[in-house]
Amino acid sequence: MSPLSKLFNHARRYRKHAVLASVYSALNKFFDVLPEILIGVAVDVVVSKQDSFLAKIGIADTQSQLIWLGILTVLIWGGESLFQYLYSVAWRDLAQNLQHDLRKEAYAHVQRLELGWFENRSSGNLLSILNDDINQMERFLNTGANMILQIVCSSILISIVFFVIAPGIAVIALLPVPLILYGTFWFQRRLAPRYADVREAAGRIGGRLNNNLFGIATIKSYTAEDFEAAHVDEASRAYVTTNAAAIRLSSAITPVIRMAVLAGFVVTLVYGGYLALHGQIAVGSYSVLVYLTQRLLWPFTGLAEIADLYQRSMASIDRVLGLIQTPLAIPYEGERLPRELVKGAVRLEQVDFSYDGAQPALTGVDLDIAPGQTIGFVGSTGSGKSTLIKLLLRFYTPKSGRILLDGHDISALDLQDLRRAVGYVAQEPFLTDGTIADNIAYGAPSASRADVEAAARSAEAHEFIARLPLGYDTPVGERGQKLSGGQRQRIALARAILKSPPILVLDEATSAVDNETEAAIQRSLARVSRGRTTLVIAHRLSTVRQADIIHVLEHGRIVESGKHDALLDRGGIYAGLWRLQTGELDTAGAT
Ligand SMILES: Nc1ncnc2c1ncn2[C@@H]1O[C@H](COP(=O)(O)OP(=O)(O)OP(=O)(O)O)[C@@H](O)[C@H]1O
Repeated sequence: MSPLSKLFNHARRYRKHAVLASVYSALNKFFDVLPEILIGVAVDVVVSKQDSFLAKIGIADTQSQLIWLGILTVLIWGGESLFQYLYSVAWRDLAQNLQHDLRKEAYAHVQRLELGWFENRSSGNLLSILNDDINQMERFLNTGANMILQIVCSSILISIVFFVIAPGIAVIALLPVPLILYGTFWFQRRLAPRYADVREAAGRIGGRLNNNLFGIATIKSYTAEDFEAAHVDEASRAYVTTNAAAIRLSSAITPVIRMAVLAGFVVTLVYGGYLALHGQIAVGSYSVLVYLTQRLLWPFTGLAEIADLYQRSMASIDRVLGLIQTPLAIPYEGERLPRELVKGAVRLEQVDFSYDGAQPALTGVDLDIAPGQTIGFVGSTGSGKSTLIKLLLRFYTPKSGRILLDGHDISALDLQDLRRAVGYVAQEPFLTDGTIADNIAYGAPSASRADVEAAARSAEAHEFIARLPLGYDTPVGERGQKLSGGQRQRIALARAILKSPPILVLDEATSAVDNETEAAIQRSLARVSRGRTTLVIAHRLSTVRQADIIHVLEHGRIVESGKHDALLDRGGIYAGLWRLQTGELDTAGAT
């Protein structure tokens, strides 16, 4: 299926709109062709006088013939202008609505794609699809669709007039048309892959720019400005090179078509002149024919521009529709489980998982967490703690084994119901570009200022917020970059507390705050976590000391489990870590 038919298929609801716009384009072309015929009629009036075409249809007086010519001219030009206005508005409206719909739809779909999909793509490239490519399509619909239609209409209309006046010349004048069309398609087919490359190159520039702007502080601190500028230069140069290949080809179309047009025009001029000289066609008809050949064939030179615009847009439409049609690996729909009914029992049965299919991230994990329990997860970096949480949120699907929430296999649950039941504070929390209050109430727009403040107090964030000149209305900047790491963490924690979920998940949620603040957060968390299942990942063991059970992970396996004291008594990995963190080892080593 060509990208254009895919687009029409996709935009079925705009069919009526497209038909109307096409009708306006056709009518505009109809009125546009008529003045040439009027020229013929005018010549006919002054040359043939009482024997003219107008005299034959009842306007005998030459004076009246001229007045009628004037009236007709005004009407025709009026009609042409009216339909030009109408088609222009209709096509642009269509382009606007369609690009809006496509952007909306593409973004909504992208949001639903699973995390693993994003990890294998550059977000800059995605941005370029959602923005640039959709704009390309708009450009084509704004002008290109009308141009194609008008060439078709004018060819048909002018051919009809031609055949009526001088069928012999018509055949000759039309001879170059198949050649022109074949030539255009030939070029166009070769343009398609070049424009696909151009769009890829544009995506790579987007990726590079996005990456660099995101890491601007690192670029500066490593004085890598020149290095990164060279990277952008390279990506931009690749875009220029791929574009140049397309431009060279598309620029060749017009000269080739012009030669074909020239052949048709010369034949009409010479052969038509010969017929007029020998009285086989009237002088008026001859002048109309010469004008019409020009009008018939000349627009074909515009095909180059159209083919170019068309191929550029089709490459873009392919990318946009490709995005929209990407299947979801993790479906959203499933068995409903309203949050109010969730008790918070979590069970993992022999869960295996690997990100790349080769290196295992979790192996044979079994967990049985009763509602309301507080569970700690510790272990060396890369041991699989965050992965466990990501599987619980169904960001990824286990390779084998099951995860159950209140006895329901989460793979069968409605994805949003599952995630509504979990308050998740990620290791590197994301703050959105709004105020502190907006961020705490993220996902809970109906929360009152009092709710926001109470959550902030529980997260030990109220004090620092109250000290800011704008308090809760302080803008946090893009990704919260105007706040410190510890402040961002506390806002993210307040956000999860405000959500008041049956399951609270804290992945290193207090790693960036000082010991004193952490101790205060611990005290309020003890209150907040009452009555809800709380899963806490921490490197600082004091964070999980009070947990009902602590699991120690190593290389994706749970290697120790138990309460703090029991684990210390056991004298295993946990006990070793504890000694290291509390300085007992140093003391022991010193003595
Ligand atoms: N998106 C990913 N794609 C591929 N591999 C990943 C991905 N995320 C994590 N890993 C790998 O999976 C393993 C477990 O990572 P995970 O983030 O679960 O560790 P962690 O115990 O939370 O570590 P940390 O304490 O450093 O946060 C690591 O080896 C890591 O490199």
